[in-house]
Amino acid sequence: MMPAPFSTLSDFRALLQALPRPDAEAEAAARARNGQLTKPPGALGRLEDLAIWYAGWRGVARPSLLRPQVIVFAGNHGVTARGVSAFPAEVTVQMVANFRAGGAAVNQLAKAFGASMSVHELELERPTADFTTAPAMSEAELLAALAVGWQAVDVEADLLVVGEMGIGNTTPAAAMACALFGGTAGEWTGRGTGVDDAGLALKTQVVAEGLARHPSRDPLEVLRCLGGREIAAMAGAIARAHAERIPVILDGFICTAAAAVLALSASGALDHCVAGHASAEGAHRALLSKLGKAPLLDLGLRLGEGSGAALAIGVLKGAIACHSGMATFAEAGVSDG
Ligand SMILES: O=C(O)c1ccc[n+]([C@@H]2O[C@H](COP(=O)([O-])O)[C@@H](O)[C@H]2O)c1
Ligand SMILES: Cc1cc2nc[nH]c2cc1C
Repeated sequence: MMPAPFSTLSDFRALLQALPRPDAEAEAAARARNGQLTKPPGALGRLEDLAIWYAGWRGVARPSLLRPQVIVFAGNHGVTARGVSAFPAEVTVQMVANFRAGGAAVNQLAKAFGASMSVHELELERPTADFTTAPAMSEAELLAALAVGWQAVDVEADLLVVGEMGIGNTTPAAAMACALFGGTAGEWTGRGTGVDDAGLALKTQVVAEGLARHPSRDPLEVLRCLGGREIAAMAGAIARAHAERIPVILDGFICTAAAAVLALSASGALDHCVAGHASAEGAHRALLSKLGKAPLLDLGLRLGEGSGAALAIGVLKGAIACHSGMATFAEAGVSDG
């Protein structure tokens, strides 16, 4: 495998500035085709926009979606020592075994929608530093995690879902969201796996401490100081997908926080992404709205693992099946009003 095309953060920053745009010709042709299909204009709602968006990124006016890829990245967090999760940190490695054995929710959803699935664990025995006392990662550690994500993407895939597993990771995600978009720790901190009121108060305090300790608001510095390895890997994978013109479905709060780093690093960096769902994690909707992304599904999920995004593969497949498979008015001999 070729090494990742960056060895410093400034390489990675430069790469983000040079990401490709969708194919305007394919997009225009898909829009024209959409206007001829046997339905009242706009009657397929957002499915129409989704199909046209997908056609533009794939560079094909009448595309198919045959090779979706789901990647789950796992990481551990030093900040769990502060008691910010309802579950113990060992659950991360135990769930990795469950993903490998095919027993997690995301395994079932990937299978149900015909996606391949892989799991990448990032140094689980070496958690990030507790961000209330030190930067979560060194620059070298951040670069290594970005590279894991970059390399994990199958360039033959035609859709990417990135998910995560990391006990404690709603705490870094909240801290990152607050650092990137402002507001108070309280506005961005939620219950994660289900902390009680006292747990939520403590977690909010921990997020506030992290923000005070790490004043840089540069997006990649925010990721390094307040983030985590699986969060960085998701950012690396989302950027790689953009470089390869592979559309991405974003998952929940943690995945969206990873994506937000890219959005604030380079304009248009998330144009190849749609939001799969609105998580029940308190601040996810606010984060999506900062990114200008409207969720496809709203089912009360708050699992992570890429599960909500995997479920939304079905929506996108439906959109593309209609767009590419329907007859035009002329073909079907239907009067077009
Ligand atoms: O995707 C989400 O919006 C989401 C919301 C709440 C929890 N999670 C998952 O739960 C874990 C983080 O929760 P916590 O309470 O340990 O910070 C992590 O493994 C995530 O995949 C995920
Ligand atoms: C059991 C369990 C499964 C998960 N999947 C993603 N985050 C999770 C957190 C827990 C606790």
